[in-house]
Amino acid sequence: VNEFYSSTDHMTQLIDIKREFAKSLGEYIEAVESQADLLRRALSALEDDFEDPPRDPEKFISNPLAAFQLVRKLNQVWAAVWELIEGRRSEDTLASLKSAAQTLPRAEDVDGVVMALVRLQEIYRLDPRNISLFSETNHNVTLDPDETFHIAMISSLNQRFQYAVLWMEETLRKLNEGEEAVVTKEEVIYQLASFSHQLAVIQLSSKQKATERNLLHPELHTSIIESIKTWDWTPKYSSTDRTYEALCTGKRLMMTPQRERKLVCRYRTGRGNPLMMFKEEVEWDEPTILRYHDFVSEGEIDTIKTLARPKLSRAKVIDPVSGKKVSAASRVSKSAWLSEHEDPVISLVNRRIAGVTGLQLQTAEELQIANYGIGGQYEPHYDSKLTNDSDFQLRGGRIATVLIYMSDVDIGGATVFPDAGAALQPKRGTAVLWFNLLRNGNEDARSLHAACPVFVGSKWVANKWIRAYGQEFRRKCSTVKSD
Ligand SMILES: O=C(O)CCC(=O)C(=O)O
Ligand SMILES: [Fe+2]
Repeated sequence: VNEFYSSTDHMTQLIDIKREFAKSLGEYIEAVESQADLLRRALSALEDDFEDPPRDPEKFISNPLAAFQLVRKLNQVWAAVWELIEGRRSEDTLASLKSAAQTLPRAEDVDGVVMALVRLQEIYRLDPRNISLFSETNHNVTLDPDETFHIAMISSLNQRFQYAVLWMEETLRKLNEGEEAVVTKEEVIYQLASFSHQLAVIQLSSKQKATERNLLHPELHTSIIESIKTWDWTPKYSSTDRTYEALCTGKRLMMTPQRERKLVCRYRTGRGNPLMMFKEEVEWDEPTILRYHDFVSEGEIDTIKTLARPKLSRAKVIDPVSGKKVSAASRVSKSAWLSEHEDPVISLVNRRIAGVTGLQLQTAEELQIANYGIGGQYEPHYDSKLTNDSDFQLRGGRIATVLIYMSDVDIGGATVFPDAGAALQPKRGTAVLWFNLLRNGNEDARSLHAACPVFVGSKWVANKWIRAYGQEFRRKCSTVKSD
């Protein structure tokens, strides 16, 4: 089954899918209508007869012309009805309609897009009005009250009552302005009251003050407390951590003027290959994060995307409880691995990575390509932690990450380091490099990083994770602090 929302590249297909589906639906309707015409003609032929029922049926039927007419008519009706029952006329069009329907998004996609919207609202502090204002400059999309109602209901099912209330209020506003809708004002007011109530209960019960809780109607309180027990209370990093939000909106934190002076731009030869020249920019000093401009060409980007596209599948995370790979809202993207044997461009990029870092890639992972979805993100994590035990034994930890940006992102999608205060904006063709492990092999706490939700645009990246084994004599470059 296709999942659309986790990759914007995949989402673009929906425009073609919509056109294709409309076409086959139109053909099906045509077939059904021509069938209905046939049936209508048959019916009216029958009714003609009944208009003037013969007074003496036996005499009437003994007239061979009348007999012929009656038999012929009834036979035609039989043929028309039989054709309908067998479905011969619409069979082909129905089959193609069915296969076109296979490609349509499912309810999970609608939920996925709504939850992405909520995530964007959390991080970029948007209420329904702001989001609509934004869309006025971008294709002028406006939602009707039934659509905003749907968003509110899905938000509440996911326990995001704050946003459920905002969207329900927006629905009410639209209805009050006289917009047409299927949903009634009564329903909206009822849901609004229920969401507000649940929000109040959550706020009260999180403070654990019994006296305040008792202010609520006891029966209602017990039933809500019962339902709360089944909720997922895992803290939503994004909504609690202001640093993450600030960084995602493009602010750099903790930077001082003295430190700022160290952030320079220069031409330099590769650490591993002195024949290669790179445009290096020091993006951050503690820890060192370097950016290389014009690291991959437009043509290389096109080739990489074309190779990756058919292989993209939902990126997984390791479930801490079961240890199994699962899809999660903390990582919304599709990814694919590309081996250097697949195309000369991949081995060329790999050689360039070896050339710039001075590290050997024998133990490195293959190039991972990722395309993010709407609101696509990757919550704060350490790359060094993302390997399983046996793999870790074999190649060591992820000593360094090279992240290649293969697109600009209009709004959102920065790579941020909450501990260090750095925010890197994706810039097409550039690559960034940082170390996840210290010289002594321990994890560098400052390497915690995240991919902020993509608000507008399609974000494509390529990751190269370089492993510790084999680097003993190579690490490390002069600009990277020895620590
Ligand atoms: O896409 C980004 O900006 C960062 C991705 C990342 O951290 C990862 O895939 O491990
Ligand atoms: Fe990462």
